Amino acid sequence: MSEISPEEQLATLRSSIDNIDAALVHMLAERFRCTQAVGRLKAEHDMPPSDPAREARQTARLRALAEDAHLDPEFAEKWFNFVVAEVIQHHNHLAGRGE
Ligand SMILES: O=C(O)C(=O)C[C@]1(C(=O)O)C=C[C@@H](O)C=C1
Repeated sequence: MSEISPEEQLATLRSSIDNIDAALVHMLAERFRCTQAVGRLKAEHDMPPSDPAREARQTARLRALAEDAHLDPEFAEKWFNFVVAEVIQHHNHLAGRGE
């Protein structure tokens, strides 16, 4: 009678998901703190908001990491593109481009 019920298993798994989601929020907040500093630097020195070569290098790197970690590389790339699109909007805003 020591079997763990499905409800208990679900609650345990959800507790780990809660921790992971919290870590992701903190990591994203830290990433955006860095990219805001990058955006200010770029705006101050008239550098273009986007850097397609850097994005291509990072995409290749993240796809390889995803494969190693058994995460769908397509998903990793989609996630990266989603975040970078938001970052570029912030950079444009900081540069007064309002795009
Ligand atoms: O590294 C930069 O130059 C950034 O502006 C950061 C970042 C990113 O979020 O990773 C965003 C936009 C650029 O196109 C490339 C990378």
